[in-house]
Amino acid sequence: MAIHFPIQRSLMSMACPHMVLPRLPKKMQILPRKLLVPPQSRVVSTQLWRFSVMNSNVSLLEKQAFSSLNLSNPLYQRLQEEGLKDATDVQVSAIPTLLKGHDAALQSYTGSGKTLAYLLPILSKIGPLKEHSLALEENITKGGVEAVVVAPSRELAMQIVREAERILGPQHRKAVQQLIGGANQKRQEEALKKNKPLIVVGTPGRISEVSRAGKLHTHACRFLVLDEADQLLSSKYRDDMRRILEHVGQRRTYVEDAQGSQSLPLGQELVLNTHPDQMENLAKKKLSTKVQRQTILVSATMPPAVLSAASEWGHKPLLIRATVTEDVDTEIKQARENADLEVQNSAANIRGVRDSLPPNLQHFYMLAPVQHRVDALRKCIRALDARSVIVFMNFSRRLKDTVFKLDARGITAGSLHGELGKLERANILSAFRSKKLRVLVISELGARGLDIPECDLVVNLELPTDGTHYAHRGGRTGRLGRKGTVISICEQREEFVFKKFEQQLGISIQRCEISEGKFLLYDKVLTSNYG
Ligand SMILES: Nc1ncnc2c1ncn2[C@@H]1O[C@H](COP(=O)(O)OP(=O)(O)OP(=O)(O)O)[C@@H](O)[C@H]1O
Repeated sequence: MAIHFPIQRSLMSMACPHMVLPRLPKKMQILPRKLLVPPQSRVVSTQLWRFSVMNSNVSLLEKQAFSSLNLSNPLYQRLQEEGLKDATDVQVSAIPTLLKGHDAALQSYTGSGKTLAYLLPILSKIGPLKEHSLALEENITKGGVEAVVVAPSRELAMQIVREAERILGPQHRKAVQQLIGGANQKRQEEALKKNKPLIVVGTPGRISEVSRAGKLHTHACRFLVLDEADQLLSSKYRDDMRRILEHVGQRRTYVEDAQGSQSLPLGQELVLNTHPDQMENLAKKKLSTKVQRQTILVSATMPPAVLSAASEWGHKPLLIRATVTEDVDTEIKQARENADLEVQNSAANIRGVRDSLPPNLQHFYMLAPVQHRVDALRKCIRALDARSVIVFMNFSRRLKDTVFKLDARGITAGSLHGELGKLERANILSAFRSKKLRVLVISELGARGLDIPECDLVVNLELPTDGTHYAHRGGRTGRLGRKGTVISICEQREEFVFKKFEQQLGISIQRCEISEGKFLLYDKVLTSNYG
C-alpha cells in the first residue's frame, strides 16, 4: 500500500524568506541630478556592500546527523571519513523515504544537496557500502548495472560521478562509471565489460547508444534517477529517454499483499522467499526477468509535467520537498480540482518554481544599452569586487566575443560552449574552480546543476526566458546556505520582465546603478511608477 503523507502547505516558503533585503545605511545621500535619472525616481547612494565570500559560515538549513537516518553502517563510516556529519534539510526529508523504496519526485532549491539525497539511499542498498546482510542478493542480479543516473549535461554527469566516487572511496571507485557524450564510446564499452560497474551516470544520448549496442545490461537495474528531470523530459531527449525508461529495469507494478505492506523489488523478494538450502542454485540462476526498479525524478523546479511523468513512470510516487513529503497523485488531483487548467498550471508552476531558489540570494537589475553591456558587466565585477563570476548568455555564438571583450579589459574569462571538446571543457571548468579564471561565460544548459561553491556572483548578460530559467541560473551562487548575488543587465524596454520574475519566484529584484565605482540602489518605491 503506498504510504500517503498528509498534504501540508510546504513550510519551505515560510521557513526561509527568499529575499534577505540588504540593510541600507542610516545616512542616505541623494545623488546630484547630474545622473540621467528620470524625475520620478531618485537614486539613494549606499555604501559598497561587502559581499560575503564563500568562506562565510555555511548554514545547513536544518541540522540532523546522518547517524539518525538509517544508512548502512559501512556508508555511515565513509561519510564520517569524508567529514560529512550533518544532513541538509532535503536529505533529512528524502533519505528515509527513499530507503523505504518509494518512487519519488525530489524537489529542493538549488545547492541544497539533492545529489547526495538520492545517492546515499542507493549506496546504502547496492555496492560495496550496503549492509553485508544484503550481500547474497547481489549474486541474484549479478552481471548487470544496478543503478542508472541520467543528467542533461556532461559536466553535471561528471560532477555526480565525482560525488559518488568521493563517497565510495578510492578502493571502490570502479563501482561507478560515466557514459557521457563527447568521450570515446569504445573505451567506455570496454570499461563496462572489464569493471562491471554497479552504477552508471551519463547523458541520455550516450546511455541509449551503448544500450542499443547491447553493451549496457540494465535488466537487473533497481534504481533509475533523472537528475534535472524537467530538462530531461523536454522534447530534445524524448527518444533517448523513452528507451532508457523502457529498458532500465521495469516500471514498478507493486501488488499490495494481504498484510497491506509493500512488496519488495524482485531481487530482494527472491532472496527472502527462498529456503537457505536453495540459495546456491538461486544465486547461480541468472535473473533473466527484469527487476522492478525504484524511479526518482530530481529537480529544483517541479512543473506539473514532471509530476505527471513521475506518476507515469513510477508507482504511486511521493513528492519530497525540503520540509514536507506529499503524494504526487494527490498533488496533481488537488491542482486539477482547485483550479482550471490555466490557473492550475501557473499555480503549480509557481509552486514548482518558487521553492527553487536558495534562501540567501540578493537580486538586482541594471539598465544598459546592448552595446555597453559588457562594460556594465565589468563595472559590476569591479564595484562588487566579485571573485568568481558566472555570466549567462542565451546563444553560444556570443560567448567567445564576451570573453574577448572581458580579457581586453583585464578580466580573465573563459566560456563553455558546444564546440569545445571534453578535455577543453574540463580544463576551463578546473581553471574557473581554481580561480585562474575570474569569469565563466556560459549558456543555460551548460550550467544546469553545476556546483561551484566559490561562485559569489551570477550575472544575466542576456535575460532568461522565464522564472524557471532565472532560478536555475541564480542557483549557481548561494550554494548550500551561503550568500550570493544575482544581477541582470538589460535595456529599459525589457525592465517589465522583473515584475513577472518577482511574482513567479516570490523575491524582490531591485534596480541598481554603478557610478564612479560605487554600487548604488534606486529607491524601490519611486521606481515602481517609473517608465
Ligand atoms: N550534508 C552535506 N554536508 C556538507 N556539504 C554537502 C552536504 N550535502 C551536499 N553537500 C555539498 O553541497 C554542494 C551542493 O550539492 P548539490 O550539487 O547536490 O546541490 P543540488 O541541490 O543538487 O544543486 P542543483 O539544484 O544546482 O543541482 C556540493 O558541493 C555537495 O558536495
